[in-house]
Amino acid sequence: MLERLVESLEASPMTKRGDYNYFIHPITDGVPICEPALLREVGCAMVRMLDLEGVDKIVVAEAMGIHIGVTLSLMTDLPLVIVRKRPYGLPGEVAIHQTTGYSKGELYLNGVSEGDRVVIVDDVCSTGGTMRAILSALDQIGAEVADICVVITRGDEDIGRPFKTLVKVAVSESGVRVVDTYR
Ligand SMILES: O=P(O)(O)OC[C@H]1O[C@H](OP(=O)(O)OP(=O)(O)O)[C@H](O)[C@@H]1O
Ligand SMILES: Nc1nc2[nH]cnc2c(=O)[nH]1
Repeated sequence: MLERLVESLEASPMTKRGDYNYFIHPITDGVPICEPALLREVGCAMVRMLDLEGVDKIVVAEAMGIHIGVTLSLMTDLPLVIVRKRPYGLPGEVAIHQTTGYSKGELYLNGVSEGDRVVIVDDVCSTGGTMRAILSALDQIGAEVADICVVITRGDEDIGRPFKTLVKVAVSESGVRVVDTYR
């Protein structure tokens, strides 16, 4: 079921961001090219894994959650909320601080209201910093998180609640090894 994802991940070129071993892959970078069949494979697996009962919106983070969110939105007919790296100053906007393994920045959440039931999807969860920041913003608003699914987990991150992942990888300087696939 996840053959394309597994095969392409294990062929990922590696680079360094400081001390961080960063793999380069179509799903997590849009580079070098994202094949429709890979997106379909990821979208179908996510739709099967996610608990979408009573869900109002899909929440993703800019940038590399967007193509996954669009795929799911088109498959489920659920509206898409993109947590942006740029503020808009609209009423109710929530600013959140994001720390990843190699960067720090601000994220801005618009378009979710108190009582909304959402799912969060993203390309990768590494330190869990991005997911914790989004969960904190949704909590501040009073939205309910029905489920969370990421394509790739690369660490033993703790985001304070259970979440789902399509594959778990071990990353070293020499490359990516898929250690578990969840089907
Ligand atoms: O678990 P974490 O350590 O927080 O890492 C995961 C986050 O890192 C990447 O985003 P990044 O901030 O690099 O931005 P991008 O999507 O624009 O590449 C990725 O898309 C996740 O959102
Ligand atoms: N592309 C990519 N995105 C990431 N986000 C967090 N870790 C990584 C990584 O190793 N590669």
